[in-house]
Amino acid sequence: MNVGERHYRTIWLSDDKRSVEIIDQRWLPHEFRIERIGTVAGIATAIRDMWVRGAPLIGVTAAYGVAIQMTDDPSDEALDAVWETLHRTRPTAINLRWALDEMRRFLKPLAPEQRAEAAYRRAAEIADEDVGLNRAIGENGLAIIKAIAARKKPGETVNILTHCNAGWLATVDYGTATAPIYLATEAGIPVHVYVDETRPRNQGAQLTAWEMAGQGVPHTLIVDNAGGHLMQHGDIDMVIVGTDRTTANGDVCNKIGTYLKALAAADNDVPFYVALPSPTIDWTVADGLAEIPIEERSGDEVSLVWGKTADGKVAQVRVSPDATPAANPAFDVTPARLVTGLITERGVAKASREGLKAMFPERG
Ligand SMILES: CSC[C@H]1O[C@H](OP(=O)(O)O)[C@H](O)[C@@H]1O
Repeated sequence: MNVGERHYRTIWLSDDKRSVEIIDQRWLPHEFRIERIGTVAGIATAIRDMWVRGAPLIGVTAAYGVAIQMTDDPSDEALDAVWETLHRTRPTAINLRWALDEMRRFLKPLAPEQRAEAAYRRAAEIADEDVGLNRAIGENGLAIIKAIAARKKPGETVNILTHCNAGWLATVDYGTATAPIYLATEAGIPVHVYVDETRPRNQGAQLTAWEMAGQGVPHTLIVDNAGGHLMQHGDIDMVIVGTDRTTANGDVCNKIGTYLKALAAADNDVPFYVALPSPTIDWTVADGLAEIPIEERSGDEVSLVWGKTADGKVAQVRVSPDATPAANPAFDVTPARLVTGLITERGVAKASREGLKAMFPERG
């Protein structure tokens, strides 16, 4: 998307045609920093420490990590080793495993001397594919927003709640949950977005709010606990979120707090949509609650908060007593029964095994 007058993706190949450059999201919205990464260890750190985050972007970053490894050592052993190194950086987003599996599938049959060039080519294709998938998700989600707008008085605003950041910063471009919002804004449909701050890392307050402001989308930041209240008072027309892993049965694993929004939406008859590209579907898993590994991150992310001080410095402050332990499960699972529809690149699927098989019959 555009940052000021210049178009950016979240990740791109450096001029040296070996390393990649990324937007280091840890510093947004206060500083826009670009980092160049040229080693597998650097790629692993960037994923694990959330310089880059968001399921699709994690996958693309890992794909480039494999390409960097093939430049250093294109052997089968090195290909397996980089798979292991990057796979263990974050356990929940399935796009990471999907991208690593795809790169290994694509490279294994090739002679080692062909692998580096082929790896960069395939990583670039995966990045371009992500952009295309998200555009298509945007078109399919736009139809839902248009239908909601048609039921309101002419010119009345469509109020959308989103949780965490499933925006262009979570992907290569456009985002998943934000793609329909961006297309609706471009189409002149009056939309307004309630942005969940999304504790503890505040991806909403720091990233989604920055995205909305940058793209001129009217938005209001709210605390995570306000969404149910707004739904009870008829202030939310739809919820749209992203996902890190959706099961073959339609269970949705997403940022912690998503489940609570789905419960409030169900209790108030607010449609609850999940936007996802098909690489985010884990066809090997049925029961999300029982089978999806939930990342436990450091309790320091709960106890310490990043912000900008009065003199403009970005700093961390402690919000709890020094000795207070903190738990930090990073994701939760929303059962399919609470999901109105899955907005995929092919259309809106029912959140069920039948619904997904109908949309992706080749996965039967
Ligand atoms: C389009 S995937 C976005 C998804 O990823 C986020 O998690 P994290 O910031 O920890 O990588 C969050 O669950 C978003 O919905």
